[in-house]
Amino acid sequence: MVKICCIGAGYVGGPTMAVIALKCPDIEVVVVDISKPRIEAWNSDTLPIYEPGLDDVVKQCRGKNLFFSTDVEKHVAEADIIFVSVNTPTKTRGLGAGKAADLTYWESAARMIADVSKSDKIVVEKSTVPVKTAEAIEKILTHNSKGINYQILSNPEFLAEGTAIEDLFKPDRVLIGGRETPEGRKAVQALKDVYAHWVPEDRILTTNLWSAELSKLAANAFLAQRISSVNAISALCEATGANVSEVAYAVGKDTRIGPKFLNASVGFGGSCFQKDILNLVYICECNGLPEVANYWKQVIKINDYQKSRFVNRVTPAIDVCKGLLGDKAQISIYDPQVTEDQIQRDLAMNKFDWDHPMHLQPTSPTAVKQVSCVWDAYEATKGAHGLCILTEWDEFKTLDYQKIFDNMQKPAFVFDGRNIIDPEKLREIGFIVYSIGKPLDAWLKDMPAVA
Ligand SMILES: NC(=O)c1ccc[n+]([C@@H]2O[C@H](COP(=O)([O-])OP(=O)(O)OC[C@H]3O[C@@H](n4cnc5c(N)ncnc54)[C@H](O)[C@@H]3O)[C@@H](O)[C@H]2O)c1
Ligand SMILES: O=c1ccn([C@@H]2O[C@H](COP(=O)(O)OP(=O)(O)O[C@H]3O[C@H](CO)[C@@H](O)[C@H](O)[C@H]3O)[C@@H](O)[C@H]2O)c(=O)[nH]1
Repeated sequence: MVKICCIGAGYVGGPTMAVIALKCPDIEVVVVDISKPRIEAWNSDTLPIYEPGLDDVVKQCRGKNLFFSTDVEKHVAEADIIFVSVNTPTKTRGLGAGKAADLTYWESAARMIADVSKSDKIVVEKSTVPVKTAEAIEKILTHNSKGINYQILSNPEFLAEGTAIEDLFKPDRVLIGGRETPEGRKAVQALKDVYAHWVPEDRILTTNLWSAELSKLAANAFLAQRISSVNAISALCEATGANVSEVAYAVGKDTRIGPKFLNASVGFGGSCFQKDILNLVYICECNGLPEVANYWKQVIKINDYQKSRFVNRVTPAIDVCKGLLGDKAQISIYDPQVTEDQIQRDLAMNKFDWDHPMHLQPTSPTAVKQVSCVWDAYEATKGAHGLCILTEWDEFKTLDYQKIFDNMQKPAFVFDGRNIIDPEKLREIGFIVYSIGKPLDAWLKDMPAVA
């Protein structure tokens, strides 16, 4: 029986390994992590992450051919294929701080693999890493290899949060990069055989190592670029009376462009786009390509600009609603999936020293005290001057906005950062509405919306 071990029971490691276990009953899969609470959660009824369909998949294979453990060394030693799916955040200190990927977790995993291995291993880069990382990993692994043969493969993950299981069941493509040697090709084939249990052959792409590593960064840069492009156009829509939804639809109808990922928004968030583009920028700079670095940096700059524009749309109305945190507003937050603890942690988080506008910098602990978290959208909006929609949960589309209006102070403002509500319907109720890239209310038209 082929044995797989995955180091890192996070957003990627957990769901990816659960799906491999489900689709490959002939393979034993063990997911290991240094975090005891994370592993305990994976072994409980309350999994550490929320993804539609994940509970079902885990229930079907946990205890059969899917295991979660903190006994990292034992399972690494026993495995034939080791996936490394540890976090690779932006460096906060040292060379490249604020841009480069922090590979300390990856390096310590590689050193541990080298220490405990007694048989040949295929080591798979699942984490998103800078191009050429495999070379450094190879050096660590083979430094004192005791005659063990290691093959490094790059197999980046393309799943998106919220659709992880669907993406894993039916990936657009699976990408496997390896060394172009007989041993390298054999390792690529071994990993291909795993995915071939459920992914059609023509969707499994094989490339050299560096193409696979770079394709992941490039894919995220292209996706984020589309969002920055439509967001840049949204600013022009507001200035001219064009409607960004109509423009995006018309543009996306061109089959060369395509309709997906053209929703104007308050800017992209998520755990990957910003860090991966910054990483790409840093790699370009290190390779003596400042023009290319600046080109991709602009995608982040437009994203910051879009966030600033939104804040500035809200803050003029702060005569009424007294501003966001920076302007000492009281903020009541409702998110159906995020705990108060997590919200407070995110708000107080130390970000890297990058040239973000002041109000996008992390808030001070005093500002965090101005935030309260509630478990009900109606409660969150009670007595408020303004309502900001910043995430796109379906339930926000079907709230009783009349009830919300009745309980807010007047004039009542809605700032829709995700373009999910019908502005006309809300205006009929009596709200003053700002929707990104849509024709403006008379009230907002004369307000400056500079970044
Ligand atoms: N989250 C996503 O949607 C997504 C999608 C595609 C790719 N990625 C990439 O995948 C990688 C993992 O992301 P994630 O979201 O799963 O991160 P995560 O933070 O959710 O999980 C990483 C896990 O690795 C563990 N870990 C760190 N060092 C370890 C070590 N030495 N030994 C054992 N465990 C260790 C941590 O405790 C943590 O539980 C990142 O490179 C990320 O960029 C993420
Ligand atoms: O038209 C759009 C589409 C998305 N977004 C925003 O962009 C961010 C990212 O969204 P999404 O891509 O759905 O989620 P992620 O989980 O960040 O996934 C991205 O990042 C992952 C980590 O690398 C990749 O694996 C995925 O392919 C890639 O989609 C979110 O803030 C969205 O609101 C927009 O503003 N407009």
